[in-house]
Amino acid sequence: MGTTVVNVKDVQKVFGKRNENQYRALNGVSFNIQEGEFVGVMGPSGAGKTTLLNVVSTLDKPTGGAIQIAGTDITHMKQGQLADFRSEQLGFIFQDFNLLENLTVYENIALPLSLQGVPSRKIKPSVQEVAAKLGITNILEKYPATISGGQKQRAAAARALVHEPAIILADEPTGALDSKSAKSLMEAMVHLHKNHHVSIMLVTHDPLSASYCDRILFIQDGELYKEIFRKGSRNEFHQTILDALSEFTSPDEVE
Ligand SMILES: Nc1ncnc2c1ncn2[C@@H]1O[C@H](COP(=O)(O)OP(=O)(O)OP(=O)(O)O)[C@@H](O)[C@H]1O
Repeated sequence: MGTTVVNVKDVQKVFGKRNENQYRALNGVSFNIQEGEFVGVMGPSGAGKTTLLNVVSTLDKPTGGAIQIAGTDITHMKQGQLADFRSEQLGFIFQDFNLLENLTVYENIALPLSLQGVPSRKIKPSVQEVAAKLGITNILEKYPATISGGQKQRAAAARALVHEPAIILADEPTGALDSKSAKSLMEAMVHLHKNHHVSIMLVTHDPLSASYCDRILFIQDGELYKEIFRKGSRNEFHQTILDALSEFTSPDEVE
């Protein structure tokens, strides 16, 4: 076994104040992600997937339990420390890309490094390297409004990766893409994970996107319900995921 990148231990998240209507969105979730692992998180709507991603990504605090990322306990950090930690150790990919429209693709990708105060002569080779990995070297001078959804998402993936974070956290990254662009983004993510040992945690409703992962955690009612590992081909894993989904939810809930 390699190095543990994410260690989630008995994490709880209760929304609402004491004596008010409280909602327990996470109820004792524990798991690890190893360096270079590609882990999917699935489950029915309202199961707690986004809540889990938010507490792992330091955007929200758990109400109980502990989370370590790259050996650092993030559950007891102050806001200022968390902001630094997030910008150095985490990479984010969201459904709606979150690219800044008045910056070029190059400038968007460079942003995490610029924000860290890295000098521009050092930024250039990093941006060019990651752009080459994602096959978007030819669009670096373009603005987001002039490129396709698939290209936007590759640019967002490059931005998530440029500062070599401990882990990439992706929330429905293929949700706004057509099936061809979704496939090419997932293939790019697999390439990064296989050839560059990038660790990824992916929340998705989409069984096809999930089939690119090594392992899927199924969350239901705020608890870890089941865990499955990919053994054979991606097609076989796709089928295993569909079977697992049909076990605990009605088909129209899964989308
Ligand atoms: N800020 C909040 N205050 C109160 N309840 C919340 C809050 N955020 C989420 N919840 C509740 O926690 C539960 C889990 O929500 P979460 O968004 O994590 O689910 P999900 O599995 O990501 O769902 P979906 O697949 O629909 O995005 C839901 O019942 C939701 O209503």
